[in-house]
Amino acid sequence: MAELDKREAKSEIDRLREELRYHEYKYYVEDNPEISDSEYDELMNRLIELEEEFPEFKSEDSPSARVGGRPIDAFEKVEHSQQMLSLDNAFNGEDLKDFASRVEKNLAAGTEYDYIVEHKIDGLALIIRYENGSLKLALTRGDGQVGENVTANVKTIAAIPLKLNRELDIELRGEVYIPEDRFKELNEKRLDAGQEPFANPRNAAAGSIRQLDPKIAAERPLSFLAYDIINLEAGEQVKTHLDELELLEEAGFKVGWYQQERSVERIIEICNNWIEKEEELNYGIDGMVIKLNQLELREELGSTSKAPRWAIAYKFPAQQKTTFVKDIIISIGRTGALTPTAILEPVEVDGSTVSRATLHNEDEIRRKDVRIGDKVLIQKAGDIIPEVVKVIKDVRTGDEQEFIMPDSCPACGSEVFKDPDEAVHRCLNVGCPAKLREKIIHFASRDAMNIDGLGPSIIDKLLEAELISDFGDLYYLEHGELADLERLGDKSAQNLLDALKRSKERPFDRVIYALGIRHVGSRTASLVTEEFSSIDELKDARIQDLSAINEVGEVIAESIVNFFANDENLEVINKLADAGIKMRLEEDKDEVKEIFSGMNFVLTGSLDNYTRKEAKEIIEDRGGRVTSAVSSKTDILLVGANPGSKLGQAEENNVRIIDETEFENILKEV
Ligand SMILES: NC(=O)c1ccc[n+]([C@@H]2O[C@H](COP(=O)([O-])OP(=O)(O)OC[C@H]3O[C@@H](n4cnc5c(N)ncnc54)[C@H](O)[C@@H]3O)[C@@H](O)[C@H]2O)c1
Ligand SMILES: [Zn+2]
Repeated sequence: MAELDKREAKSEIDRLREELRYHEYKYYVEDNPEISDSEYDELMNRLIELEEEFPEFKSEDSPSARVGGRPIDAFEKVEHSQQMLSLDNAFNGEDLKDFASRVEKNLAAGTEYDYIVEHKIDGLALIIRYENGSLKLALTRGDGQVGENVTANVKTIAAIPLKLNRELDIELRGEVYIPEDRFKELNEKRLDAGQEPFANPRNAAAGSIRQLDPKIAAERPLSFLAYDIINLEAGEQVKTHLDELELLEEAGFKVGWYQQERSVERIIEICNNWIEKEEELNYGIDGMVIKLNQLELREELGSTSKAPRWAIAYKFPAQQKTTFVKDIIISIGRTGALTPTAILEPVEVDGSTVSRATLHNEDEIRRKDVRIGDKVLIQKAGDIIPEVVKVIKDVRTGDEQEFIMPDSCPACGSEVFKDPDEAVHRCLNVGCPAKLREKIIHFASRDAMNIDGLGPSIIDKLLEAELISDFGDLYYLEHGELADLERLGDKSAQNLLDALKRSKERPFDRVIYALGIRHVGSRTASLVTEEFSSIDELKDARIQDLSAINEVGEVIAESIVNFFANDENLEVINKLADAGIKMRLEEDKDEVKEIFSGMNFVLTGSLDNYTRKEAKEIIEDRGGRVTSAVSSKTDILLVGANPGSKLGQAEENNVRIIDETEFENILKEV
């Protein structure tokens, strides 16, 4: 950034402060932000930078020096017994190291201490006061000095005891949140009712707690995790944060996952591990909080006007950003579904550039009211295709254009149909080139036939040159015609032929998956081929036979029967069979004994020698099942390093817990 002179700096600082105040109002008062948290953080960081560089412009009422938002008038305002601060942020490992060395420097040499690492729950802070074990008062943080009295609403939350297990005088702090799955449901309901969806669970929790009518709060799926004790009656032996968490649990609160740790390197590792494992939790986290464990030492460090010096929030990479919709186009899937896709002004989200987001279907576009030209909040979650969370309607100019679903297929021109029971529009033309292309892409994909080097661009060339008209033709391609394809050449042609040859080794269940039968994913394919172990048996299977298979319902069964009733499909299958593709299950599958037959597994943490997927395959090959959540039906929990909350749940449910070594020993025994 170019150096600013004083005047420029002052006006930039003023502009940033004004902008931040505006967004704080939207966020804290209206619970309806116009920019993503990471964009807000960027503005804030820029302001802090400038204020450091030009300390003469520092000010007590700058957003950088203040906590949260002003309480709204609708609620009784109550002064906090102690100032309720925010947390300083770390965005990477370096920031965490800086924090740790500041702590080290400010404590007397040789002082013994360690940290507690916790989840940063994506919700709203609540301060709750109990007298003699009875809930007396619940406040929001407000501006840190004064909070809003939301006791009536808080009493509707089942996870917050009205009476503690012990008759304590205690004031505590925790996070009210909405579980992830319930958050999705809540937003869907709001969209259906023509209301604006919430940008994130935090805004949803805040919007629910700050309802004037407790009935509305009661209907919202709110929950609560406690994480700090603020005041405690004299005589309780609480010296560390660990003691606090234990006391909170004893009193009847849920507390989130936590771990005691001394080394910063290890803490960084723990934090980064949780970025991957976040989806295992039933509460949303937007980072981790690292707190000095020894309460006495916290007092030595003290705090700034905004945040304590003994704690820091490590923020996960942003998953949300705002951008503009440049256009809405239609892409056609292998089942003929027309999927509207938003073409976006490219933005960086979590390290990669996002230029498209799925809009799912026409109903979804109507519900979210997405128009061409709109400013939108988009979100990336794991490997999932980015999606539009909501439209920022306040900034509409009136020039935005509504999207109209075409009534003919953009690829082949045939009429488009919509089943009244379904949200999607479909092109039903069996010869539609767009569908064909997607089918071949699926056929060649990793979990299907895994044909190395056969990507979309080569498939396009093959189709253009009319060398193939279905995926059965792939196995009859000749070296000469391939090498002649635009820019392919001898070597690549040979590589492709080799890859095709290798793909003939794929087992029968993967062949069935590769056929792209609607509703038949890889798991269904393997279930079905266990019962119907050759193509001839499968062809003759009736709906009632198929739906008798566990986990195979009517819809899947019907889809399979319809597939084999179609002559064109049978013709392709014949081509594949003639080319030597496996059309029956091979015996060698039975060589592994079904030692886990009928057993339900849950996995948590990371294993040294297997990926999740590999471990799952090993278990399933041996007759076991892997589910994602611990329940009373779970037989075994396989634990790796840095396990999630499932470990605790398994202990509660008396589930057998094994580690990787034990797992390998069991495999070796047989
Ligand atoms: N999008 C916008 O327009 C906008 C506007 C204002 C603020 N914001 C967001 O809000 C943030 C500032 O909010 P903030 O002051 O609440 O700070 P924060 O979210 O950065 O961190 C402090 C909060 O973390 C929560 N928390 C969760 N788990 C915790 C745990 N285990 N221990 C302690 N605290 C825990 C508490 O509610 C606490 O108040 C900004 O960084 C920004 O991301 C966004
Ligand atoms: Zn078509």
